[in-house]
Amino acid sequence: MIQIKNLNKIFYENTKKEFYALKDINLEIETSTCVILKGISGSGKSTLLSLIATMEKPTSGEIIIDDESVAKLPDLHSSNFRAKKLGFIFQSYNLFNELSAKDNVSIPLIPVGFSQKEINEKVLKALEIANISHKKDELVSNLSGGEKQRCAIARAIVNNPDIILCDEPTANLDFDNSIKFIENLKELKKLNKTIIVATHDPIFDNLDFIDNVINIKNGIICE
Ligand SMILES: Nc1ncnc2c1ncn2[C@@H]1O[C@H](COP(=O)(O)OP(=O)(O)OP(=O)(O)O)[C@@H](O)[C@H]1O
Repeated sequence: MIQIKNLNKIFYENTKKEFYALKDINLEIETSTCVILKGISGSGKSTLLSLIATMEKPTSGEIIIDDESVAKLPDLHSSNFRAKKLGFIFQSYNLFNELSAKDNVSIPLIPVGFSQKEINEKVLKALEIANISHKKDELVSNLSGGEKQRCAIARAIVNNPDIILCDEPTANLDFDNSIKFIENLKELKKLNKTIIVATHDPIFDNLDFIDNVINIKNGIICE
């Protein structure tokens, strides 16, 4: 379970420009649920994801993931925590164009110290789950937008994370590829992943496998 308690993120604290990107956020996200974090541009979605991802530290408040307090982990611990627990999917894919799909997907496994055989097995499995194994040897620069996003899904799940964070994952996809992305999410949910999707794309409205929609406005959760 992800528990967020009295979380604040202030930029330019104690200056004239002081700005609350997140204000007194309290949330509980159950394990193996799929949650939509919905809000217009600038509402604080990416900031909240990056705090849950331990990539940034809050100004105050707590984030507890499976009983571990993670909000203020030292950098080395937070990168280990991310490598073990989290997968990320971004709107801009964040892939290396000059590498093949399978080499991109193998990147999160390299620091972990698996053998080449183990890496190959895990990469192939992730590519299969994301429906992109047929393009495994293709350079990412030659993939379509939808194929790039499926490659990014494979990279996000290759370390078998419990939690998958998606930041505007359909922003660069057309309608058909957005639907395929949603089918992929549904499959990941069946694998008992906890999934948080930050989005303002109405395509995520009223999907049967979504457990909760959290609305955020000006850094505040609105019910
Ligand atoms: N490093 C920073 N320094 C100052 N202000 C920031 C910083 N990061 C984000 N902000 C501000 O915090 C607010 C929330 O930003 P955030 O990126 O979380 O919004 P968002 O809901 O994800 O928007 P989008 O949908 O456009 O990505 C914005 O007003 C943004 O300008």
